[in-house]
Amino acid sequence: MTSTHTPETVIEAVGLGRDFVLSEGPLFRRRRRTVSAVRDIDLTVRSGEIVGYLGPNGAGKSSTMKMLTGILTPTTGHLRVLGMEPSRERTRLAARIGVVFGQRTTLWWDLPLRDSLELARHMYRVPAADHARRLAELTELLELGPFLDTPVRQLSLGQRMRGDLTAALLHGPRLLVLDEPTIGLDVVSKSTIREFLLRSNAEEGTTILLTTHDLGDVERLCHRVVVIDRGSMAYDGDLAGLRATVPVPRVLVVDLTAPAPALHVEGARCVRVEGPRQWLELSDNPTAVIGRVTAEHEIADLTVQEPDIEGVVASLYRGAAAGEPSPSPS
Ligand SMILES: Nc1ncnc2c1ncn2[C@@H]1O[C@H](COP(=O)(O)OP(=O)(O)OP(=O)(O)O)[C@@H](O)[C@H]1O
Repeated sequence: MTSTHTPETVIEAVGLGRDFVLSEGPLFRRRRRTVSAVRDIDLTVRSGEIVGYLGPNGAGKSSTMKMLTGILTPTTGHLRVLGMEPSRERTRLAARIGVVFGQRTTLWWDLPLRDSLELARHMYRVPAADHARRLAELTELLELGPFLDTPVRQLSLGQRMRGDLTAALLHGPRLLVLDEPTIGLDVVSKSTIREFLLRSNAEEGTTILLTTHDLGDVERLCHRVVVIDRGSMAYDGDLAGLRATVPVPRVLVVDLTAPAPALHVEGARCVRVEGPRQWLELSDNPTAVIGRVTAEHEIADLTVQEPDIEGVVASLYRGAAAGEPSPSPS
Protein backbone atom coordinates (compact mmCIF):
# COMPACT_ATOMS: atom_id res chain seq x y z
CA MET A 1 0.00 0.00 0.00
CA THR A 2 1.30 3.42 -0.90
CA SER A 3 -1.38 5.42 0.95
CA THR A 4 -0.14 8.14 3.29
CA HIS A 5 -3.14 7.50 5.52
CA THR A 6 -2.24 7.09 9.21
CA PRO A 7 -4.64 5.61 11.77
CA GLU A 8 -5.52 8.94 13.31
CA THR A 9 -6.19 10.73 10.03
CA VAL A 10 -9.94 10.87 9.42
CA ILE A 11 -10.03 13.23 6.44
CA GLU A 12 -7.14 13.75 4.08
CA ALA A 13 -7.65 16.09 1.12
CA VAL A 14 -4.83 17.35 -1.07
CA GLY A 15 -5.46 19.73 -3.96
CA LEU A 16 -9.16 18.84 -3.84
CA GLY A 17 -11.29 20.50 -6.51
CA ARG A 18 -14.65 20.20 -8.18
CA ASP A 19 -15.74 21.92 -11.39
CA PHE A 20 -19.21 22.14 -12.89
CA VAL A 21 -19.66 22.70 -16.60
CA LEU A 22 -22.63 24.95 -17.33
CA SER A 23 -24.32 25.38 -20.66
CA GLU A 24 -25.51 28.97 -21.06
CA GLY A 25 -27.12 31.28 -23.62
CA PRO A 26 -29.93 30.89 -26.16
CA LEU A 27 -30.59 27.60 -27.98
CA PHE A 28 -28.11 26.94 -30.87
CA ARG A 29 -25.73 29.51 -29.45
CA ARG A 30 -25.11 27.82 -26.16
CA ARG A 31 -21.72 28.33 -24.57
CA ARG A 32 -20.02 26.09 -22.09
CA ARG A 33 -18.68 27.73 -18.96
CA THR A 34 -16.76 25.99 -16.21
CA VAL A 35 -17.45 26.98 -12.61
CA SER A 36 -14.91 25.91 -9.99
CA ALA A 37 -17.09 25.25 -6.95
CA VAL A 38 -14.08 24.10 -4.93
CA ARG A 39 -10.41 24.39 -5.82
CA ASP A 40 -7.13 23.33 -4.35
CA ILE A 41 -8.33 22.47 -0.85
CA ASP A 42 -5.69 20.92 1.42
CA LEU A 43 -7.33 19.67 4.59
CA THR A 44 -6.25 17.09 7.15
CA VAL A 45 -8.68 16.32 9.98
CA ARG A 46 -7.54 14.02 12.76
CA SER A 47 -9.51 11.77 15.03
CA GLY A 48 -11.33 13.63 17.82
CA GLU A 49 -11.27 17.08 16.19
CA ILE A 50 -14.37 19.29 15.87
CA VAL A 51 -13.89 21.44 12.79
CA GLY A 52 -16.19 24.24 11.62
CA TYR A 53 -16.24 24.56 7.84
CA LEU A 54 -17.35 28.12 7.24
CA GLY A 55 -17.89 30.47 4.37
CA PRO A 56 -20.41 32.80 2.75
CA ASN A 57 -23.26 31.44 0.61
CA GLY A 58 -21.99 29.81 -2.56
CA ALA A 59 -18.46 29.44 -1.14
CA GLY A 60 -18.30 25.71 -1.84
CA LYS A 61 -19.20 24.18 1.54
CA SER A 62 -21.93 21.84 0.29
CA SER A 63 -19.82 20.74 -2.67
CA THR A 64 -17.02 19.81 -0.24
CA MET A 65 -19.43 17.93 2.04
CA LYS A 66 -20.82 16.06 -0.97
CA MET A 67 -17.31 15.00 -2.01
CA LEU A 68 -16.49 13.87 1.53
CA THR A 69 -19.59 11.69 1.68
CA GLY A 70 -19.14 10.31 -1.84
CA ILE A 71 -22.15 12.01 -3.47
CA LEU A 72 -19.89 14.06 -5.80
CA THR A 73 -16.72 12.86 -7.49
CA PRO A 74 -13.81 15.31 -7.26
CA THR A 75 -12.49 16.77 -10.51
CA THR A 76 -8.96 17.09 -9.11
CA GLY A 77 -6.92 16.07 -6.11
CA HIS A 78 -6.59 13.26 -3.64
CA LEU A 79 -9.29 12.51 -1.07
CA ARG A 80 -9.48 9.83 1.61
CA VAL A 81 -12.05 9.62 4.39
CA LEU A 82 -11.28 6.97 7.02
CA GLY A 83 -8.83 5.59 4.49
CA MET A 84 -11.50 5.19 1.80
CA GLU A 85 -12.04 6.97 -1.49
CA PRO A 86 -15.57 8.29 -0.92
CA SER A 87 -16.95 8.30 -4.47
CA ARG A 88 -15.71 4.75 -5.14
CA GLU A 89 -16.53 3.26 -1.73
CA ARG A 90 -19.67 5.16 -0.88
CA THR A 91 -21.61 2.28 0.69
CA ARG A 92 -18.71 1.03 2.79
CA LEU A 93 -17.99 4.59 3.91
CA ALA A 94 -21.66 5.18 4.81
CA ALA A 95 -21.39 2.44 7.42
CA ARG A 96 -18.60 4.37 9.17
CA ILE A 97 -19.88 7.95 9.01
CA GLY A 98 -23.03 9.80 10.08
CA VAL A 99 -24.47 12.62 8.01
CA VAL A 100 -27.09 15.20 8.99
CA PHE A 101 -28.32 18.00 6.76
CA GLY A 102 -30.21 20.47 8.94
CA GLN A 103 -32.69 21.45 6.27
CA ARG A 104 -33.54 17.90 5.18
CA THR A 105 -34.50 14.81 7.12
CA THR A 106 -33.51 11.19 6.57
CA LEU A 107 -36.45 10.04 8.72
CA TRP A 108 -39.65 8.57 7.28
CA TRP A 109 -42.22 11.33 7.44
CA ASP A 110 -45.28 9.15 8.10
CA LEU A 111 -43.72 6.71 10.56
CA PRO A 112 -43.29 7.11 14.30
CA LEU A 113 -39.70 8.09 15.11
CA ARG A 114 -39.05 4.68 16.70
CA ASP A 115 -39.96 2.84 13.44
CA SER A 116 -37.85 5.22 11.37
CA LEU A 117 -34.89 4.44 13.61
CA GLU A 118 -35.60 0.73 13.30
CA LEU A 119 -35.42 1.09 9.50
CA ALA A 120 -32.07 2.89 9.91
CA ARG A 121 -30.90 -0.12 11.93
CA HIS A 122 -31.69 -2.43 9.00
CA MET A 123 -30.03 -0.07 6.53
CA TYR A 124 -26.81 -0.03 8.54
CA ARG A 125 -27.15 -3.72 9.53
CA VAL A 126 -26.76 -2.98 13.24
CA PRO A 127 -27.36 -6.08 15.42
CA ALA A 128 -30.64 -5.79 17.39
CA ALA A 129 -28.96 -5.88 20.82
CA ASP A 130 -26.45 -3.12 19.88
CA HIS A 131 -29.30 -1.06 18.47
CA ALA A 132 -31.38 -1.40 21.63
CA ARG A 133 -28.43 -0.42 23.85
CA ARG A 134 -27.46 2.56 21.73
CA LEU A 135 -31.07 3.72 21.29
CA ALA A 136 -31.53 3.62 25.08
CA GLU A 137 -28.38 5.76 25.54
CA LEU A 138 -29.35 8.26 22.86
CA THR A 139 -32.96 8.41 24.12
CA GLU A 140 -31.66 9.45 27.51
CA LEU A 141 -29.06 11.93 26.25
CA LEU A 142 -31.32 13.58 23.70
CA GLU A 143 -34.51 13.20 25.75
CA LEU A 144 -36.38 11.41 22.96
CA GLY A 145 -38.72 9.51 25.33
CA PRO A 146 -41.77 11.79 25.07
CA PHE A 147 -41.90 11.65 21.25
CA LEU A 148 -40.38 8.29 20.22
CA ASP A 149 -43.84 7.05 19.21
CA THR A 150 -44.92 10.25 17.45
CA PRO A 151 -44.99 10.34 13.62
CA VAL A 152 -42.07 12.37 12.30
CA ARG A 153 -44.40 14.81 10.50
CA GLN A 154 -45.78 15.91 13.89
CA LEU A 155 -42.39 16.63 15.49
CA SER A 156 -41.12 20.15 16.12
CA LEU A 157 -37.96 21.12 14.28
CA GLY A 158 -35.86 20.62 17.43
CA GLN A 159 -37.37 17.17 18.08
CA ARG A 160 -36.85 16.19 14.44
CA MET A 161 -33.23 17.29 14.56
CA ARG A 162 -32.68 15.18 17.68
CA GLY A 163 -34.27 12.27 15.79
CA ASP A 164 -32.00 12.85 12.79
CA LEU A 165 -28.92 12.97 15.01
CA THR A 166 -29.98 9.68 16.62
CA ALA A 167 -30.41 8.07 13.18
CA ALA A 168 -26.94 9.31 12.19
CA LEU A 169 -25.31 8.00 15.38
CA LEU A 170 -27.04 4.65 15.94
CA HIS A 171 -24.36 2.74 14.05
CA GLY A 172 -21.55 4.36 16.09
CA PRO A 173 -19.85 6.32 13.28
CA ARG A 174 -16.27 7.56 13.69
CA LEU A 175 -17.02 10.75 11.71
CA LEU A 176 -20.08 12.96 11.86
CA VAL A 177 -20.68 15.38 8.97
CA LEU A 178 -23.23 18.04 9.86
CA ASP A 179 -24.61 20.69 7.55
CA GLU A 180 -26.22 23.49 9.62
CA PRO A 181 -27.21 21.25 12.55
CA THR A 182 -28.88 24.00 14.59
CA ILE A 183 -30.53 26.04 11.83
CA GLY A 184 -33.96 27.34 12.84
CA LEU A 185 -33.84 25.87 16.36
CA ASP A 186 -34.80 27.68 19.56
CA VAL A 187 -32.17 28.44 22.20
CA VAL A 188 -32.94 25.38 24.36
CA SER A 189 -32.82 22.92 21.44
CA LYS A 190 -29.58 24.47 20.17
CA SER A 191 -28.02 24.08 23.56
CA THR A 192 -29.20 20.42 23.92
CA ILE A 193 -27.69 19.57 20.56
CA ARG A 194 -24.41 21.36 21.20
CA GLU A 195 -23.96 19.70 24.60
CA PHE A 196 -24.77 16.33 23.08
CA LEU A 197 -22.20 16.79 20.30
CA LEU A 198 -19.54 17.80 22.81
CA ARG A 199 -20.32 14.71 24.84
CA SER A 200 -20.14 12.34 21.84
CA ASN A 201 -16.83 13.92 20.94
CA ALA A 202 -15.39 13.73 24.47
CA GLU A 203 -16.69 10.29 25.42
CA GLU A 204 -16.62 8.42 22.13
CA GLY A 205 -13.97 10.42 20.31
CA THR A 206 -16.37 11.13 17.42
CA THR A 207 -14.73 13.44 14.90
CA ILE A 208 -17.10 16.19 13.75
CA LEU A 209 -17.03 18.39 10.66
CA LEU A 210 -19.83 20.95 10.54
CA THR A 211 -20.98 23.89 8.48
CA THR A 212 -22.87 26.63 10.26
CA HIS A 213 -23.75 30.29 10.06
CA ASP A 214 -24.20 30.42 13.83
CA LEU A 215 -21.29 31.86 15.76
CA GLY A 216 -22.65 30.21 18.94
CA ASP A 217 -22.09 26.79 17.33
CA VAL A 218 -18.56 27.75 16.41
CA GLU A 219 -17.72 29.21 19.81
CA ARG A 220 -19.19 26.36 21.79
CA LEU A 221 -18.09 23.48 19.58
CA CYS A 222 -15.20 24.08 17.25
CA HIS A 223 -11.57 23.56 18.16
CA ARG A 224 -10.69 24.67 14.71
CA VAL A 225 -12.29 26.67 11.91
CA VAL A 226 -11.63 26.43 8.22
CA VAL A 227 -12.98 29.28 6.09
CA ILE A 228 -13.50 28.99 2.37
CA ASP A 229 -14.51 31.68 -0.06
CA ARG A 230 -15.19 31.34 -3.77
CA GLY A 231 -14.01 27.75 -3.58
CA SER A 232 -10.59 28.39 -2.04
CA MET A 233 -9.37 27.97 1.48
CA ALA A 234 -8.82 31.33 3.18
CA TYR A 235 -8.16 30.44 6.83
CA ASP A 236 -7.36 27.39 8.91
CA GLY A 237 -6.86 27.92 12.62
CA ASP A 238 -8.73 28.67 15.83
CA LEU A 239 -11.60 31.10 16.29
CA ALA A 240 -9.51 33.49 18.38
CA GLY A 241 -7.07 33.75 15.48
CA LEU A 242 -9.90 34.41 13.04
CA ARG A 243 -11.36 37.10 15.27
CA ALA A 244 -7.94 38.67 15.72
CA THR A 245 -7.56 38.79 11.95
CA VAL A 246 -10.90 40.51 11.51
CA PRO A 247 -12.06 42.12 14.73
CA VAL A 248 -15.82 42.56 14.35
CA PRO A 249 -17.12 44.17 17.56
CA ARG A 250 -19.92 42.79 19.67
CA VAL A 251 -22.81 45.15 20.22
CA LEU A 252 -24.57 45.84 23.51
CA VAL A 253 -28.25 46.67 22.96
CA VAL A 254 -29.46 48.85 25.82
CA ASP A 255 -33.14 49.47 26.53
CA LEU A 256 -33.39 52.52 28.77
CA THR A 257 -36.55 53.27 30.71
CA ALA A 258 -36.95 56.51 28.68
CA PRO A 259 -35.47 57.99 25.47
CA ALA A 260 -32.11 59.71 26.02
CA PRO A 261 -29.25 61.21 24.01
CA ALA A 262 -26.45 58.86 22.93
CA LEU A 263 -24.71 57.35 25.98
CA HIS A 264 -21.03 57.99 26.60
CA VAL A 265 -19.58 54.89 28.26
CA GLU A 266 -15.93 53.90 28.57
CA GLY A 267 -15.17 50.81 26.46
CA ALA A 268 -18.11 51.35 24.10
CA ARG A 269 -19.23 53.62 21.27
CA CYS A 270 -22.88 54.45 20.61
CA VAL A 271 -23.63 53.64 16.96
CA ARG A 272 -27.41 53.93 16.87
CA VAL A 273 -30.26 55.42 18.91
CA GLU A 274 -33.97 54.63 18.43
CA GLY A 275 -36.19 56.05 21.17
CA PRO A 276 -35.19 54.37 24.44
CA ARG A 277 -33.07 51.74 22.63
CA GLN A 278 -29.35 52.28 21.97
CA TRP A 279 -26.69 50.15 20.27
CA LEU A 280 -23.18 50.33 21.75
CA GLU A 281 -20.25 48.83 19.89
CA LEU A 282 -17.99 47.20 22.49
CA SER A 283 -14.24 47.64 22.67
CA ASP A 284 -14.01 46.35 26.25
CA ASN A 285 -15.42 43.12 27.68
CA PRO A 286 -19.24 43.10 27.92
CA THR A 287 -19.41 42.57 31.70
CA ALA A 288 -17.29 45.65 32.41
CA VAL A 289 -19.37 47.84 30.09
CA ILE A 290 -22.66 46.47 31.45
CA GLY A 291 -21.42 47.35 34.96
CA ARG A 292 -20.72 50.95 33.87
CA VAL A 293 -24.04 51.34 32.02
CA THR A 294 -26.16 49.97 34.88
CA ALA A 295 -24.30 52.11 37.46
CA GLU A 296 -25.14 55.32 35.63
CA HIS A 297 -28.49 54.75 33.88
CA GLU A 298 -32.00 53.36 34.47
CA ILE A 299 -32.10 50.17 32.41
CA ALA A 300 -35.15 48.13 31.30
CA ASP A 301 -33.20 45.44 29.41
CA LEU A 302 -29.73 44.59 28.06
CA THR A 303 -28.57 42.11 25.41
CA VAL A 304 -25.19 41.41 23.87
CA GLN A 305 -25.40 40.82 20.12
CA GLU A 306 -22.69 38.55 18.81
CA PRO A 307 -21.49 39.27 15.30
CA ASP A 308 -22.66 36.36 13.19
CA ILE A 309 -20.02 34.34 11.48
CA GLU A 310 -21.20 35.76 8.17
CA GLY A 311 -20.11 39.19 9.43
CA VAL A 312 -16.70 37.93 10.47
CA VAL A 313 -16.23 36.13 7.16
CA ALA A 314 -17.48 39.11 5.14
CA SER A 315 -14.99 41.39 6.93
CA LEU A 316 -12.24 38.90 6.19
CA TYR A 317 -12.88 39.33 2.48
CA ARG A 318 -13.42 43.06 2.63
CA GLY A 319 -9.95 43.17 4.25
CA ALA A 320 -8.48 40.92 1.58
CA ALA A 321 -10.06 42.98 -1.20
CA ALA A 322 -8.64 46.16 0.34
CA GLY A 323 -5.16 44.67 0.11
CA GLU A 324 -4.59 43.80 3.76
CA PRO A 325 -2.32 40.84 4.36
CA SER A 326 -4.25 37.59 4.16
CA PRO A 327 -4.61 35.52 7.34
CA SER A 328 -1.91 32.97 7.79
CA PRO A 329 -3.08 29.40 7.86
CA SER A 330 -2.02 27.42 10.91
N1 LIG B 1 -24.76 21.03 -9.47
C1 LIG B 1 -24.21 22.21 -9.71
N2 LIG B 1 -24.16 22.70 -10.97
C2 LIG B 1 -23.58 23.89 -11.23
N3 LIG B 1 -23.03 24.69 -10.29
C3 LIG B 1 -23.07 24.27 -9.02
C4 LIG B 1 -23.66 23.00 -8.65
N4 LIG B 1 -23.53 22.86 -7.32
C5 LIG B 1 -22.90 23.98 -6.86
N5 LIG B 1 -22.62 24.82 -7.89
C6 LIG B 1 -21.95 26.11 -7.79
O1 LIG B 1 -20.76 25.95 -7.05
C7 LIG B 1 -20.55 27.04 -6.15
C8 LIG B 1 -20.46 26.51 -4.72
O2 LIG B 1 -21.74 26.01 -4.31
P1 LIG B 1 -21.99 25.27 -2.92
O3 LIG B 1 -23.42 24.84 -2.91
O4 LIG B 1 -20.96 24.23 -2.72
O5 LIG B 1 -21.75 26.46 -1.89
P2 LIG B 1 -22.16 26.58 -0.34
O6 LIG B 1 -20.97 27.22 0.32
O7 LIG B 1 -22.62 25.30 0.18
O8 LIG B 1 -23.34 27.61 -0.37
P3 LIG B 1 -24.64 27.73 0.63
O9 LIG B 1 -24.13 28.20 1.96
O10 LIG B 1 -25.46 28.77 -0.08
O11 LIG B 1 -25.29 26.37 0.65
C9 LIG B 1 -21.70 27.99 -6.38
O12 LIG B 1 -21.26 28.97 -7.30
C10 LIG B 1 -22.78 27.12 -6.98
O13 LIG B 1 -23.60 27.87 -7.83
